[in-house]
Amino acid sequence: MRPCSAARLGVRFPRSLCPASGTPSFHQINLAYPGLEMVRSQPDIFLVHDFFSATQCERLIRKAQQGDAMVPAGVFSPQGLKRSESRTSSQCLCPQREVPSLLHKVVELLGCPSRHLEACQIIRYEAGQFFAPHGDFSSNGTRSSAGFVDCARLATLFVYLNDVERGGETDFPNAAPPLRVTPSRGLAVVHFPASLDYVSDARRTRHQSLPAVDEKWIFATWMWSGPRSQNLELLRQLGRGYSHVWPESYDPLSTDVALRLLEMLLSRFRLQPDLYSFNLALAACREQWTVVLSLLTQWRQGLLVSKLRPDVVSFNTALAAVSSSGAPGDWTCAIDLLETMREDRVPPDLQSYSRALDACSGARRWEEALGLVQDLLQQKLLPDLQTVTGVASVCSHAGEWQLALAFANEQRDQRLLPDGLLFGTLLLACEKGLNWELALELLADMERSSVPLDPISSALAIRACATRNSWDLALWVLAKCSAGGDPGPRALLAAVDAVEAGGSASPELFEELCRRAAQSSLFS
Ligand SMILES: O=C(O)CCC(=O)C(=O)O
Ligand SMILES: [Fe+2]
Repeated sequence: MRPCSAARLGVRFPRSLCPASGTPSFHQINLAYPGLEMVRSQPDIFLVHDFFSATQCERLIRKAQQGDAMVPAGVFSPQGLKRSESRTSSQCLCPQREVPSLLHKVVELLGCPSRHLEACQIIRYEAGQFFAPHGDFSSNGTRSSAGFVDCARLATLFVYLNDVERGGETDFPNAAPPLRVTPSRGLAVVHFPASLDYVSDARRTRHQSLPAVDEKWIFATWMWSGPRSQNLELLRQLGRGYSHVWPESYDPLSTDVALRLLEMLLSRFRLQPDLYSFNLALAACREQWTVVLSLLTQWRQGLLVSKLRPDVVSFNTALAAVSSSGAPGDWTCAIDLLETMREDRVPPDLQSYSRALDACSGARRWEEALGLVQDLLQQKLLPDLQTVTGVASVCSHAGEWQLALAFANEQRDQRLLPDGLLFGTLLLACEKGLNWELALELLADMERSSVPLDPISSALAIRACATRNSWDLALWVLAKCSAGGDPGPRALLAAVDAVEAGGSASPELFEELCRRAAQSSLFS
């Protein structure tokens, strides 16, 4: 770390003016944070390069790009959103519980409990958008719409999520000398809008985001002097429609509640406070993924028990709870949990990857899932049948159908016996790759391996063969699938599609197929 002001190197000042110099004291962040660099003093401004990794930054951007998450900056009123004139960017919330490993970094750097942090935001500036000069101070005595009562904002942290070549610098014109920070991916900036006695330092810390030329993304949060209120009714009143006060945007259990819950679970099941029992207690809450996550997060931070640390079973319980929740953001959370495991030196195992893959597949985040597959392959873990099927499915959906087939072949060389589900997934890969020849080979392979064609793999086989663009092959496969009786409505509908797309079949044949499909649907 570079040299810094006496106030920061020396004693921690009480919440009053420093008697010697008359300068107010500010919140003290963790000066031992790796890579911390003090670039200005009075007002103090810190940077941390690579605070978030490239993949974390990219993931946050992709998360924000999902659906219509981004909302223009503005003020809510009974008439709706009134756009802000001083800030023209858009933002979305990034709930704390969906990014436990990032939150951990923020808490470590700022040296504060997560309950002192305002809901994290992901902010985008498109060409021409800006944030006019302002201070981040939010005053004492007020009831902030962010859910803090009688508190002040003491620290601001933002992290640039992408490299920006032109425009979008953060400008601190009153710093001595003035400072202009060029956004670069993963770079964190920390400054202090108010002193510990709640006096605004808006003049010295005045800053702006210069108009963007290239697109700019940041992640931002603000640290307050006290914890966010836990009074739900009050939060809803204060929030006036802003979602950033909703409990869903935060870690849902306070430490007190988490401790009480844990004690209750341990006594209910007559368990000792050891690792095994803690894991059983977590598993007992698995239907409530936010509870599991909250317990795990607090356990990791040493708030629930000092000596025991979560192990791979604990993390896998959380991953299973998250991936079976189907909640929005579950995939972000699952990938984040894997990162947390690595940070805590708890290497993810096959089950960890499998659950995270489930979460990404469920959310149709194929690119992220493919990234996990690549990690998994590097770990040289010997996958089981379920994981191989999951991987093949991800590869097919992510457009890497050759990889799906090659990977499954490799695993067969390791004596893995495929079942109908894996064959079905590989047939899907053939369909995606428009490779009907390979689909026929797989069908022959299924026969040799005595794996019966179930209704789903029958439909997939027909669809894969229909990519030849002539219906005769699809009908030949249909006949094969019908050998054991009704092939099921999906297979018949796939054949109807193939015949319709192929064009030249007789109307009688087409009608006959439609009739069979309707009948099969009726009885299935
Ligand atoms: O986007 C930036 O560079 C600064 C953002 C900022 O000042 C804020 O969010 O309060
Ligand atoms: Fe600001």
